[in-house]
Formats: sequence, structure tokens, C-alpha cells
Amino acid sequence: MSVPHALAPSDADAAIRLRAVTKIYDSGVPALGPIDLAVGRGEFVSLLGPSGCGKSTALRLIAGLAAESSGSIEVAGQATPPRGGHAIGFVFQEPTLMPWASISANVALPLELARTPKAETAQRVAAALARVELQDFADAYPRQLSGGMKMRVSLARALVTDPDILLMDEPFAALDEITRFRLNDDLLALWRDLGKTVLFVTHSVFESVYLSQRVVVMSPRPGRIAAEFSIEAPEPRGEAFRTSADYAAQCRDVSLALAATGGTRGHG
Ligand SMILES: Nc1ncnc2c1ncn2[C@@H]1O[C@H](COP(=O)(O)OP(=O)(O)OP(=O)(O)O)[C@@H](O)[C@H]1O
Repeated sequence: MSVPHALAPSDADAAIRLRAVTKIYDSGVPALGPIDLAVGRGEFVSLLGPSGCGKSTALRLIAGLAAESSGSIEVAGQATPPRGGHAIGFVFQEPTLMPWASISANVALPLELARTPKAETAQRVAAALARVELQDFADAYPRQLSGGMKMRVSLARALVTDPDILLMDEPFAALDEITRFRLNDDLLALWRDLGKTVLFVTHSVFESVYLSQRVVVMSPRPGRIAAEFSIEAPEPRGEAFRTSADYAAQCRDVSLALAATGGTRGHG
């Protein structure tokens, strides 16, 4: 069901709000916009689009890692970077772990940068590792972990400051399908338990429909919002939904909208 803007939260309910935002890189590349996007508090929204349509750029602007060329962005009610500081946790496509540091030291990094007292850091790191079921690997090193486990560490590092908002940039794209399905389910459980706002970037129609309450389809350069879908699913989602005709039908609708943008079709 394509419902452009119908489900956008009101100003008071928005955790993230972009108004007429554009990004033109110094090289002259018009990468994004103008786009208007609102993500409600506690909502799980996916940005879906072909390679190069500006999905990562949108996340980077929201996180304050790059500046918009025009328009305005509000995160947790703040309009200027760092826009709430630890209100945001960022998970990149690569786990980006420090190879020379233990898993617990990797997860502790954001707290150390914020000069958090040692006892509190230790307690928060232990809780974050337990949350992603890696409590037994605190003293291990990244090279000893599988790709899926490294991504869990990256997730724990994003959660350790207890941010209200998680920005996730194709975090599971490099993983095999079984690991990816498992991490999808773990992420949904985490979202249900912790009530975070999640903005999730993906190429995958299947992943976006499985995970999200709302899928925002973007068109190619400069990226604009082409369609929005409210995803209907029984909660909690799981294997029954993934194998249902209802899931397949919604994937088909989203896939058609993506194809209609004229970009390279997203892969499964
Ligand atoms: N730092 C930069 N300087 C110049 N151009 C850039 C920069 N970062 C991205 N771009 C360009 O902006 C456009 C959007 O890039 P972006 O990485 O946001 O797209 P994307 O949808 O996330 O792509 P992918 O799915 O392949 O990661 C692309 O054409 C890219 O080449």
C-alpha cells in the first residue's frame, strides 16, 4: 500500500525531521534531495534505494557527519550538530573495529571519548555485550570473531551510550543469508525491548519489508522520496511472516515501486 506522507508523524512525535534537505558535494555532485522525511519516536523506518541514490548521505547528514547544502534537520528536537550528541548511535556497513583492541575495549570507545568514569564504563560495556549475546567474548580480539559476531560488536558499541536513535547503514549487507536473517531477528527483538527509533538503510526489498514499520523508497541521483509503504505484519515478526503470502505480496509492491524509480533494481 503506497501511502506517501500519510503516516508521517507530527512535529511533536518526530525523533528525526528533514525539511527540504539537499546535499551537493564540493565536487558538484547533487547527491540528495530536496527531501522531506519524518521518523517518529520509536518508529522503525527503512530507506530503500538503488546504489548511489544518497541513502548514506542522508544518514551522514542526520548524524551531523556532513553538512546539508540547504534545508533543515532536527534530531531529538535539536537543529544544530552534534544534534543531541549521544542521542544517536551509528552502525556502518563495515564493523570498523580496532584490530589491536579487545572486544570490550572496542565497545568502550564511545564512553572513553566521553570521559565516562571507569566503573560505569565497565558496567555499560558488560550490559551492551550481553544484549548482543557476546558476554563470553569480552577479552577476545576482532580477528577471532566471525563476520556476524563483529557486526554484533559494532551494534553493542552503538548501544553502549544508550542512544534514543540508531542510524544503520546497510549493516548486514556483507553477511551470508542465514547470519543476516538471524541478525534481522535479533535487531527486531532489540528494537521491541529497547524502544529505540531506527532508521535503517538497505538495498534489499526483502530486508526492508521484514524489518520495518515503514519503507521509504528513494529514486536515483539526486535522491528523492519516490514512495512510502506502511508494512502490515503480525507482531512479533518471525519465520511465519517471512514465509507468508502477505509478506511476499508486500515485497512485490515495494519492488515494483523501486523498479518504477528507474534506478538499478535493489537486490534481495
Ligand atoms: N564525499 C563525497 N564527495 C563527493 N561525492 C560523494 C561523496 N559521498 C558520496 N558522493 C556521491 O553522492 C552520491 C550519493 O552517494 P551515497 O553514498 O549517499 O549513496 P548510497 O545510496 O548510500 O549508495 P550505496 O547504496 O552504493 O552505498 C553518489 O553519486 C556518490 O558518488
